[in-house]
Amino acid sequence: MTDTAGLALEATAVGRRFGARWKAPAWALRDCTFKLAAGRVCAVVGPNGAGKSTLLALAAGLLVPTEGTVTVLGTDPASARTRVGYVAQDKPLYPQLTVAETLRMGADLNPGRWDAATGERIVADGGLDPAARVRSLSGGQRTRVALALALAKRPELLLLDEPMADLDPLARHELMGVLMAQAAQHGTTIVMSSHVVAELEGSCDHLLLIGGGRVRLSGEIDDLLAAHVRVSGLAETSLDPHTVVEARTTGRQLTALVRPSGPLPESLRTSTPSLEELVLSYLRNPQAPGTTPAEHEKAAI
Ligand SMILES: Nc1ncnc2c1ncn2[C@@H]1O[C@H](COP(=O)(O)OP(=O)(O)OP(=O)(O)O)[C@@H](O)[C@H]1O
Repeated sequence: MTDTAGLALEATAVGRRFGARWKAPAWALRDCTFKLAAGRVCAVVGPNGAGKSTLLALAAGLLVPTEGTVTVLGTDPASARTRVGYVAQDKPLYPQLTVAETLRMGADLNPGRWDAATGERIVADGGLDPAARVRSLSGGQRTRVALALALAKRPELLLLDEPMADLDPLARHELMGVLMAQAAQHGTTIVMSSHVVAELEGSCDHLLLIGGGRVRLSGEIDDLLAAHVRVSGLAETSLDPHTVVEARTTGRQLTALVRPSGPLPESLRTSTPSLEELVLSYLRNPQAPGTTPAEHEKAAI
């Protein structure tokens, strides 16, 4: 039996496909294996259609896997639901309710867990009128209400699907600060998908890069950055036997991002990539080999 102690989220050979069987259903996610230790702030990145929302909905218990298992806080996703906060990409709320009624509904649905002060502070910091109807709010203001609901629930695991996408830069900065404070003060595990990699750097400590429905990279960001090197040198320099994620030659000059499997040629100049450089290199090169399921297992310890 797998030891799930200390894990917030674990996926084992998870696959999910959509569509009727007779139409050859397409796999949105396939062979997805990773572990996320409790207390981590995990960035989920990948191109459009990679499977990020599908993965978050599986963890939230809103979808069931076609194959494999998802374990959330040591149990199945449906049983963990009261301990999990989930903000879907389209931030579903009841449009006819006011902001105050929405928060009251959150309190009614989460007896014993609800932190009213947190919910009220988040909406007040955005200057929202508690009497305003949800349908009258802008997209960014609705996001704020959805985050207030999710955070006031005091979840042990917070699943956020592109939470910052429609927020202005100040609101992004402020709400990212609120999320980081939540993680630091309460040990909340946060799993957050985003296309803005630069904003994840410095906030997230774990990376899950999904591409083509599969996990391509999973691990602590510091470890992943340390495992990769940007190199530059003469075009004829051999990069064998190292894993080359991306290589470009301009005239006689070679630049590459590699995952070294030993010492690199001394003639190469080397530097550590930024998180954005690392992610962009993998996104530009969908065939580049990522980390293995065995490495994903080790990365969670
Ligand atoms: N309900 C559904 N019915 C049919 N196909 C679906 C459904 N939900 C997702 N898919 C398909 O599954 C794949 C993964 O979609 P998903 O929404 O998980 O990607 P994503 O990484 O979140 O994309 P984006 O960055 O654009 O939000 C896509 O090919 C999508 O068309």
